[in-house]
Amino acid sequence: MTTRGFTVAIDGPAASGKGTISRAVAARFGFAHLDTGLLYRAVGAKVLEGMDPVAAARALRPGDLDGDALRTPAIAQEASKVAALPEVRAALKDFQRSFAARSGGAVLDGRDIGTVICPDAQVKLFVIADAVVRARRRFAELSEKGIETTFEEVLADVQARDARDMGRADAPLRPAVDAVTLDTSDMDIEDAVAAAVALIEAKRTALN
Ligand SMILES: Nc1ncnc2c1ncn2[C@@H]1O[C@H](COP(=O)(O)OP(=O)(O)OP(=O)(O)O)[C@@H](O)[C@H]1O
Ligand SMILES: Nc1ccn([C@@H]2O[C@H](COP(=O)(O)O)[C@@H](O)[C@H]2O)c(=O)n1
Repeated sequence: MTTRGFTVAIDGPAASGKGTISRAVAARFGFAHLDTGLLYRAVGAKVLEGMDPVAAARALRPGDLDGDALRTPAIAQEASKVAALPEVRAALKDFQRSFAARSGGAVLDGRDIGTVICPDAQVKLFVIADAVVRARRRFAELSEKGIETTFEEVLADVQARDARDMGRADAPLRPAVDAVTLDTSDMDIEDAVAAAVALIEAKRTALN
């Protein structure tokens, strides 16, 4: 069974579980994984330090993608603001497409992977969950990390980002026409990952 050029695109709103599913799927199939949200978060972080967003996107290096440092609510909000700028999105496109084209298979998660970055991906998943459920999960995660916030703030952050991501003109958040939607509101992580794995297995079998 070949995985050369096999791409899995996983999109969805904030804190829907895209990253969790993507990491598990990548480990299960031996695919490389790119969390494309980190690119926008890294640009957002540079803007909060005073840099111009387009210059920051053009100057971005893999060493800037320090996941843990970038996972703060303030950086998430700034990321969704810079993500609405077409020049920022254009500057980040080639890197994502090169990553997707690597041999051995790749899984990319984000907002526009199935629609813009990898429209030919073999598997497209659109992961959703009720906003209150997502905020509860994210609040628990942030609390565990010692980041001080409230459930209400996290819910407002999730809703504001969703509205910005769905409402922008360039590459808005929406499912690709050929994406399979996975609602994880009533699923635990194990079930959500199992559903994604089953979908990928079925597609790989059909292609071989
Ligand atoms: N099915 C699930 N059941 C319970 N908790 C989950 C589930 N899926 C994900 N989580 C938890 O919810 C939180 C958000 O998940 P994750 O980081 O994977 O979302 P995301 O869509 O990648 O978020 P973001 O868009 O902000 O990068 C994490 O703490 C994760 O462990
Ligand atoms: N393909 C993508 C990925 C992310 N964004 C924007 O970045 C913000 C942060 O992303 P997370 O996945 O880390 O939450 C997100 O709110 C989007 O605005 C994007 O536009 N396209």
